[in-house]
Amino acid sequence: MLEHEQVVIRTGRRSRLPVIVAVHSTALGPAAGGLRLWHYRDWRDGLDDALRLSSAMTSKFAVAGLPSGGGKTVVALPQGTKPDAARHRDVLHDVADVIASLGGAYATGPDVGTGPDDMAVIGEITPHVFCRPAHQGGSGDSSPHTAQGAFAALRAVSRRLYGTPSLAGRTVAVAGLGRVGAALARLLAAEGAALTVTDIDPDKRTIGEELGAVWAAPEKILGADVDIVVPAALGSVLDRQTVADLRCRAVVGPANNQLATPEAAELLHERGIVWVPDYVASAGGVIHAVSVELHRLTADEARARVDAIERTVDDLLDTARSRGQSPAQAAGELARRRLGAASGPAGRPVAQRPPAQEQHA
Ligand SMILES: NC(=O)c1ccc[n+]([C@@H]2O[C@H](COP(=O)([O-])OP(=O)(O)OC[C@H]3O[C@@H](n4cnc5c(N)ncnc54)[C@H](O)[C@@H]3O)[C@@H](O)[C@H]2O)c1
Ligand SMILES: CC(C)[C@H](N)C(=O)O
Repeated sequence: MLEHEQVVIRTGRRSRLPVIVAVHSTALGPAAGGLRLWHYRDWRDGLDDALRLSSAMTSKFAVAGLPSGGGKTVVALPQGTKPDAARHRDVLHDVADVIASLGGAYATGPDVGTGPDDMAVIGEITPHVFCRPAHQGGSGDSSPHTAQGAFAALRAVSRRLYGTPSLAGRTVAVAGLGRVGAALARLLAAEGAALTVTDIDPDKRTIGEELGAVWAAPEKILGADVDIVVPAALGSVLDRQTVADLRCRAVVGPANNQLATPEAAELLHERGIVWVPDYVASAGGVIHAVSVELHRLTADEARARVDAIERTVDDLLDTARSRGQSPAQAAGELARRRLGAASGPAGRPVAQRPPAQEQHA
């Protein structure tokens, strides 16, 4: 059964590419979620991605205690193609048309393949967009804040496993050195972690060299002999086989939708490997954007909210342990409880309701 409120699939009139906007839930407020511009074997794979990613955004906002709902946009690029600048602009305007037609039920932001400048182009057609550059009234690039939030989650896990939040001296494998992965790797290196890194883009080797990191082949990184693995690329990387091959004590990272199937979370738990649900560890970017753009918080206040992910993960791990659950079960219950408690009409303005970084029961 379709659990989404609405899914729009439209062939862009300019680009002729499939634009997929999935609004999973507006129970907590108007939906928000990024625009992914990525290659797919078939556009239906992009649809699957949009359905799963938008559902994760609902959980992300619920656990973060923010009054927004979950949505996502995917534009499925055919394999082996790269739009030139004019076509890229056409794609963004096609996306903007679909978002405008939703009348405020959903706003988009950056994700894989898009950034603040792309949001500015979407903003030429619809105001329902966040993370435009600061000089254009937006909160700017979300990726440093996503990295900061994932770093906060890593501190909580480190405290749990090693008795200290410091990552100094920990061996950490970072899979994916895009905008978020590179920023997170830099935070970890600055803290004194020993890094192993990878990316499918060989140009990213220079980042590894700059950080004194060991470079691993992309297909080997999950099985690296390290303390913590940090997924920071695309999703569906954790399945029965990759979980069996893990040699780390924790998997914590900003990549969305890390589980290939939900059972992978329980397999991790059975192996005694701490997995922080991606929708918890990756929330820093949207927490920052919503805090600055909707709640008009200062930079310091927004930063404090992002850093509060450390406390959220502390509480989640405590709750899971006391109930004999996996962190995934505990986070899922928390999200469902907050969604169930939402009583107002869908679509109410986010800014009218203050966020509550409430603690776990
Ligand atoms: N940008 C944000 O603020 C934000 C917020 C929350 C979650 N996320 C998630 O974080 C992840 C990274 O996002 P980003 O904004 O850094 O995207 P990005 O496009 O800047 O980077 C993605 C990187 O992953 C690499 N990659 C792709 N497949 C790979 C593989 N199999 N092995 C190794 N590297 C691979 C790409 O070459 C690229 O360098 C995504 O899952 C995204 O949904 C991003
Ligand atoms: C910036 C935000 C929408 C981000 N892409 C996320 O998944 O949380």
